[in-house]
Amino acid sequence: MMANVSAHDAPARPRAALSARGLSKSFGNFQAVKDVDIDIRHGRIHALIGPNGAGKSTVFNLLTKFLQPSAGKIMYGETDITRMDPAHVARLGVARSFQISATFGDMSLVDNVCVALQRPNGLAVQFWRPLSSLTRLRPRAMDLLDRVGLADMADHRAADLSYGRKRALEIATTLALDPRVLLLDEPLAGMGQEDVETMAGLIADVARDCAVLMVEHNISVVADIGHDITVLQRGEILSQGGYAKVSADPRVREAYMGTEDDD
Ligand SMILES: Nc1ncnc2c1ncn2[C@@H]1O[C@H](COP(=O)(O)OP(=O)(O)OP(=O)(O)O)[C@@H](O)[C@H]1O
Repeated sequence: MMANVSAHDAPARPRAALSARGLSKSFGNFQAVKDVDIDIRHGRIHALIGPNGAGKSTVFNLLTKFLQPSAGKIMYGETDITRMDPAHVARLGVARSFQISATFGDMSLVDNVCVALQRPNGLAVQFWRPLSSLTRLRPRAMDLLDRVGLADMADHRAADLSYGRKRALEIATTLALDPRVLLLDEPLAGMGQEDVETMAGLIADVARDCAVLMVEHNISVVADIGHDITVLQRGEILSQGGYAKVSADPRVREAYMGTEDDD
């Protein structure tokens, strides 16, 4: 029987591209993440927020398999990835943003993206391939640079970029993996207001063709571009839903402000 879903509702609740159930992680006797359920959906930005030490990075690392869960299940579409290694998961289409240190400062922007395009799984660079063999990748690399607003700087050295532009380059190198799920760990950290706005626009654009999870402290950006929000506190889900719902939740207000009555 067909479900009674309107045309408007259908794209708003696509099936989860990446989901976890009962996700838990202990370090020795300390339980850093407890029983987390999360669904990251195609075409939507899922923001993972919470006070310092809430467990956001641990969840991020569990979902990308850089950490093994103590309990729970992680599904990538119909595939159980709970016990897969990070390289395998990356090959399937789950990409995490790379740190700036992973870009090659002496190389041009376009060569950085070409190198990313020939990575088999986003984790290893094949240094034995001569740079000249990357030339055929240049048109695709230019498209990616254009997408992140860096096409006019394609031949500049990566090391000469401003901080905000390095992060945009990092997004281009991550998009080179053609991910179906993109996980971003504090993509706006350390940026000035102008770069924050550019990057927020870029993330919103990227999310039109994939599922995005971002760990983020900048609540006004989360309010602007986040479709689904999970608030963690002491490793557990405190609240989950759209911004209007979670921001009105007295427990969230208390966690962030120390008192329910503050504005
Ligand atoms: N490898 C580890 N060994 C022991 N404890 C850890 C380890 N990694 C994280 N923790 C602890 O787990 C808890 C959650 O840490 P996590 O880094 O996930 O929090 P977070 O929400 O990302 O914090 P922040 O916003 O400060 O980055 C913290 O109490 C932290 O000290």
